[in-house]
Amino acid sequence: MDDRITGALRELADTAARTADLLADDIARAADMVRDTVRGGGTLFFCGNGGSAADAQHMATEYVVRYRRDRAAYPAVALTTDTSLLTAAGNDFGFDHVFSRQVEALCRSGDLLVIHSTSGNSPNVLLAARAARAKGVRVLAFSARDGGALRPLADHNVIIPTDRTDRAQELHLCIEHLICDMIEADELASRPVAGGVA
Ligand SMILES: O=C(CO)[C@@H](O)[C@H](O)[C@H](O)[C@H](O)COP(=O)(O)O
Ligand SMILES: [Zn+2]
Repeated sequence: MDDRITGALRELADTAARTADLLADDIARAADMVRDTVRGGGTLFFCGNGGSAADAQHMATEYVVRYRRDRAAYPAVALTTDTSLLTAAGNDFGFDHVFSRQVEALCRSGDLLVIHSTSGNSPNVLLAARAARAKGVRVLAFSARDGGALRPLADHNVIIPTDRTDRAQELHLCIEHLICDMIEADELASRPVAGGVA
């Protein structure tokens, strides 16, 4: 047997167990922020780089389309997908501005900006958080290590207890799926005939 396989899976399980022990309340509060946004008619905006850009697209799709249940569509947008916009903002203003320009254009009070950054130090997500704060838009940050420079810019942080970028991403997605599952279940319980295909 290749020890790398069991080692990697056990390490992920250990990180998940520490996350469960340390962050259950933080995750519940993050779910409250998402639920408040959906119930208040706000839009969920997601951003991040690399694997976290994939997380942003993945989760926005989950909320708009479906996760585990057929139900009404929830407004959600990934700020990582429009190559015309990303290249123009990057080319004209610089890559640090690719998310903040969209926050300036699209986000409104009552919306929620969800940022995924394992370092918490990527300049473009820091500028996005600052742009959101300037517009009175709440910021929910998923990060790791010490939360980075993003930590004080966010209204709430979920900081995975690991120094590994990959493990942090894996737990971010696991927690985001969990939150989406909670929102779907709660919304269907409170609004069982909410429209759409539900
Ligand atoms: O997916 C991975 C590594 O697992 C990479 O693409 C990773 O997301 C990139 O290096 C990002 O640029 C890292 O940014 P951040 O998480 O520190 O904000
Ligand atoms: Zn998914």
